[in-house]
Amino acid sequence: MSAEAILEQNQRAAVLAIGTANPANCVLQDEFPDWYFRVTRSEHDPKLKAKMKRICEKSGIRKRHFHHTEEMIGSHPELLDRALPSLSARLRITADALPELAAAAAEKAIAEWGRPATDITHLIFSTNSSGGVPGPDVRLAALLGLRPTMQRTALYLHGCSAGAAAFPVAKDLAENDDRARVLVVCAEAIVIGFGAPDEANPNGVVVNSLFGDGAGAVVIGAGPVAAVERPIFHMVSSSQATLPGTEPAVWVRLGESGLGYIVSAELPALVRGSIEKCLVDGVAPLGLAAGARGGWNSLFWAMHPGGRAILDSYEAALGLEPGKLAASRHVLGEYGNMLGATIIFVLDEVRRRRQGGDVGGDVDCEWGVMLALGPGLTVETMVLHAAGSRDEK
Ligand SMILES: CC(C)(COP(=O)(O)OP(=O)(O)OC[C@H]1O[C@@H](n2cnc3c(N)ncnc32)[C@H](O)[C@@H]1OP(=O)(O)O)[C@@H](O)C(=O)NCCC(=O)NCCSC(=O)CC(=O)O
Repeated sequence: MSAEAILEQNQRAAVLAIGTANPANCVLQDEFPDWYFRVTRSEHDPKLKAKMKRICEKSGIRKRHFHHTEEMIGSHPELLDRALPSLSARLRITADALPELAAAAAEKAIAEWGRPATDITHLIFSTNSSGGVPGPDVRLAALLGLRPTMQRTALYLHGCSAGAAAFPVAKDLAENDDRARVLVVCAEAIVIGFGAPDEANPNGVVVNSLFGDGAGAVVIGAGPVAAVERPIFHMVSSSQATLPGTEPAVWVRLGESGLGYIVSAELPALVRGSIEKCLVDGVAPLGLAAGARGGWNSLFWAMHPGGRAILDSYEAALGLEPGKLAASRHVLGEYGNMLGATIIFVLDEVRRRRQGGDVGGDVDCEWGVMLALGPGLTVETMVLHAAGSRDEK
């Protein structure tokens, strides 16, 4: 069925509101190696610090926000010594941090949505930074004043696709009942995996140079919208592909010393070699693939910015014109890679640029693709249609 035909159907879910939030503590990327090596008391290791400086310079990141501060790390020596168990301490810290951060983003989304928080029927909370039940979602629901009869779903440890993985779940819930209004919230506090540099694990230097904290929230609903509701993006179809044999490329694991996150140096090349086929499989049945309707450049893109080199790989593999990934590069620059929360920041930035008319041609693209990679290697894709860009004008 073509994308248009799907869109014509009643009950198509749409993003109705978006909110984002970050912790106040902000570290400029060009000051980060000094900050990190001081905070982790690792000044004795100039070689690794020089490597981190090289990575930070090439990261495309200007600043990042963190819940953890120098004082907090100073009062938790177990976070720096991998020989000491630290998971409980990390989970206690994030148990306090995540609901507040998530609520800050969700309150903005609910305010934009325009209906009372008690009209939310479902909450999907997704994070890599927690592991308990009852989890941060329960406190988040209380902070927001959601109904106790509202349905909660928690997703844990989906890596950088933690946000994108929640969208198809919300879409299905919304399309199953046109009265459903699903609040999706993704929040991350990377103190869950923060640690001192380790010569034996140069990947840790990369992860510590890229990841940051943030929360994103969206309200999703289908069917007839209330007078105050304003659809932003219609969610046309979703697809997920797991690339065979790529399990070692990205993995996330909770252990005694917190969250371990490995990203292979091969990842940018792997993305370059495989992404177009995944996209063709995911969107070609809708008639949106390269070659149709002007190719990949005729779409707008909301790519999760896993790292500068990942975005470069998308551009190279798909032949994207410079500027097509401007929203993703902007979010990477201002906040770093906030794991699952990032994709919601990118959607917000795509929306902002479309409304401001400053996207270098993307305003004219009514169809778009949201995409993020997660451990697996899993490619999460969602075809979007910008509300108001066609017969709704
Ligand atoms: C880290 C970078 C900014 C570095 O930039 P460049 O590649 O241009 O620079 P470069 O080749 O000179 O590399 C700088 C130094 O970093 C090292 N280096 C690079 N990638 C590494 C990795 N994954 N593990 C360990 N070391 C690594 C290089 O060997 C080099 O060391 P030396 O200087 O000693 O020789 C970039 O490679 C990047 O953006 N990589 C992608 C990061 C990533 O995988 N993110 C995805 C997370 S998962 C995710 O978020 C999913 C998703 O994307 O959707």
